[in-house]
Amino acid sequence: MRIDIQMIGTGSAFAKNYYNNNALVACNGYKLMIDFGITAPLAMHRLGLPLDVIDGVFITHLHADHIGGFEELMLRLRFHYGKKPQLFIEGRLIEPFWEYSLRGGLEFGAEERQTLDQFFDVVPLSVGKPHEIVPGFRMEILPTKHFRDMPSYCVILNDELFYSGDTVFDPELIRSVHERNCTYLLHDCQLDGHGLVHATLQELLTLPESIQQKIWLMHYGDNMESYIGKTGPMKFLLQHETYSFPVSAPATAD
Ligand SMILES: O=c1ccn([C@@H]2O[C@@H]3COP(=O)(O)O[C@H]3[C@H]2O)c(=O)[nH]1
Ligand SMILES: [Zn+2]
Ligand SMILES: [Zn+2]
Repeated sequence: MRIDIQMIGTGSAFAKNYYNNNALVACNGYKLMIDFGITAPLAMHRLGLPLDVIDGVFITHLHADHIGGFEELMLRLRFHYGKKPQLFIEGRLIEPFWEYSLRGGLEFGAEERQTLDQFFDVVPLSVGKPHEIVPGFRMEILPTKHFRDMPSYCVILNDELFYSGDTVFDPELIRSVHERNCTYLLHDCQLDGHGLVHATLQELLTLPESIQQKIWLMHYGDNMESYIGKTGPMKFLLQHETYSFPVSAPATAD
């Protein structure tokens, strides 16, 4: 079987040549959006993808390049398409996501109190508890170290494809997913400067070659092209491209 990933964008938070680093994953007939940032509605439009192709959305963390497109997504899906997708979100993020990031635009002035579950079937996720989205398509989240104590999560799909979300360079995390036989590591990458909240290219280049060969770089800045040929065996994911990753069917969920 395969996991197909279309990169809706591959840019860092403030990149202007690239849309926000968000990805549309297709597996076993289900389409899962990973993050939906400020630029995601425009990127989807440019790709000719109507918002109702999305069956579910997973949120890695609450920075706007990962969630800034939700107001439009929620209003259009509910009132234009009449669709209520699933929302996969770590339990601790649910309240701040609704109360701090969305409620002002989605409830203010409404006659009745609005709640997140009017827009989504909310599926709370927990670290260490893999979740079967549909038969044969499984996700598992792990915490990442991103910005101070802000909760943020990476995701492993079908035990084989690791998607970092946003994280500082965390060799222990990378080695652990390598050792549990993840075949593909999609990793955010800051090409220059200090890696205060992201892994830098220089840091990723210190990993053993056997790990670098599995790494696909994403969430990069506007100067990506000047780094082509300077990433060792690591490859860049390209915006709007679809990548088809062969995977094994996951072991049956318990
Ligand atoms: O201490 C800080 C906190 C944040 N930032 C910027 O804000 C951005 C938020 O989205 P991001 O997590 O993709 O990237 C972050 C950085 O670009 C920073 O440079 N230093
Ligand atoms: Zn980001
Ligand atoms: Zn972030």
